[in-house]
Amino acid sequence: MIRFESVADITRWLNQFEHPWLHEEWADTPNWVSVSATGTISVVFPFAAATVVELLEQWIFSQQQANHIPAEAKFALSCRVAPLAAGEKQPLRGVKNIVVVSSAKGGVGKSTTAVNLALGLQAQGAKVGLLDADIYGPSVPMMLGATDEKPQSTDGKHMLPVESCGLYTNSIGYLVPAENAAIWRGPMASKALSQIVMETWWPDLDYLVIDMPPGTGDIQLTLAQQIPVTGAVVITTPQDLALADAIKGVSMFNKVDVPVVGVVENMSYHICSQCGHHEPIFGTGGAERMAKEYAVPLLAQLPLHIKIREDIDQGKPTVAASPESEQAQTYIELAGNVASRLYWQGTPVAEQITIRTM
Ligand SMILES: Nc1ncnc2c1ncn2[C@@H]1O[C@H](COP(=O)(O)OP(=O)(O)OP(=O)(O)O)[C@@H](O)[C@H]1O
Repeated sequence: MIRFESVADITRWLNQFEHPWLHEEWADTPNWVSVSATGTISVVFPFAAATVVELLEQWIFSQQQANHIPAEAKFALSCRVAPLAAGEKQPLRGVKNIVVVSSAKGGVGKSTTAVNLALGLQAQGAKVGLLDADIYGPSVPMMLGATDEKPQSTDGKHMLPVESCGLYTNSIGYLVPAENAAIWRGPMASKALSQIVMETWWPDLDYLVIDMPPGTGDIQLTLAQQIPVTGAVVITTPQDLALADAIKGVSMFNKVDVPVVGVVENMSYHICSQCGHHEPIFGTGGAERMAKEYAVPLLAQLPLHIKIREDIDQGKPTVAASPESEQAQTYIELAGNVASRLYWQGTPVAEQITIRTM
C-alpha cells in the first residue's frame, strides 16, 4: 500500500491514471493537485472534463478497494476552467475562452454542431454561451426553440443574452428579420457582428462558442481578427470537395494566428434509425488522410442520424433532448476533446474579476 507523505507522492500515484484528454505526468501541472488543511486531496481539472472526473472517481475507488492506497484518504474532484490567452488580444469581459465554429462552405452542419458542442461543454460541467454570428442564416434561435425571444436591455447600451437549454445566447436572428441581415455587405456585416459580441452582457462564462458565418472571406477574417478567439474548430463532411474546402478554413485561421483546435467530420456515417447499422455513405478515410497530411487533429467523426435533424427542428438539440443517446454522447465526447486540446495547446492566464454595475 502507498502511504502519502508528500504532494509529490500523491501526484506520482495519480499520474498512473491515463486518459486521452490527459498528458503524461498531468498531475504535476501547477495548481492541479493540492491537499487541504484537513487532509482532503483535491484535484481540480482546468478544463470542462466531467467525463474524466467520473472515470478518475471510479479509478480511485478501485485503488482503495484493492488496498493500493488507504481507504480513509478523502478526495474532492472538480473542474474549474482556466482562462487561456488569445494572442495579444484583450479578453472579453467575463468570458474565459472563445471557441469559433466555422466551415468553408454552407450546409455542412456547422450550426447543428456548434449548438450541440455548446451543450456538450455544458454536459462536461462548464458554463457556456453561444453566439450565432451566422449572419446569412441565423439558425440558433430556431435550434434552441427561442424564436419568440429578444435580448433585453436595462441600460439601453448592453443586451442581456437569451437563456435557453441552459445556454446564454445571442443571435442576429433575435435582433433583425432574416431578410435584412442577409443583404448586409462585408464591412457592415463585420461591424454588426463584432458589436453583438462586445455589447452583449455575457455572464461569467467558461466558454463562449461562436457559430461563424460559412466561408473564408473578408467577414470571417475580420471577425477572427477582432475577437479574442482561443481556438477554432472547422466543420467538414467526408466528400473530397468539402475536405479541400476545410483546408482553406484551416489556412484562414493560420493566416490570422488563431490556433486551430482541429477538424470535425460531420455526417461521417449514417446510423439507421430502424436497426442502428452504421454505414459510411460518403466513403471513409478522407478526413483522417487530411488530418495526417496537414497535421490538424481530427476531433470527431459525427454520425448522420435522423434524430439529430428532428431534435434540432423541434428546438431541443440532441444533447439536451436525449443526452444518453449514442449521438449525444459523440457530441459530449467532442466537447471534452475540444476543451482538453484548447487547454493543452493554450497558455493559462490569471482569472479576471468582473465587476458589474447593471
Ligand atoms: N449529423 C447530422 N445528422 C442529421 N442531420 C444533420 C446533421 N448535421 C446537420 N444536419 C441537418 O442538416 C441541415 C443543415 O445543417 P446546419 O444548418 O447545421 O448547417 P450549416 O452548415 O450551419 O448551414 P448554413 O451554412 O446554411 O448555416 C439541417 O437540417 C440539420 O438539421
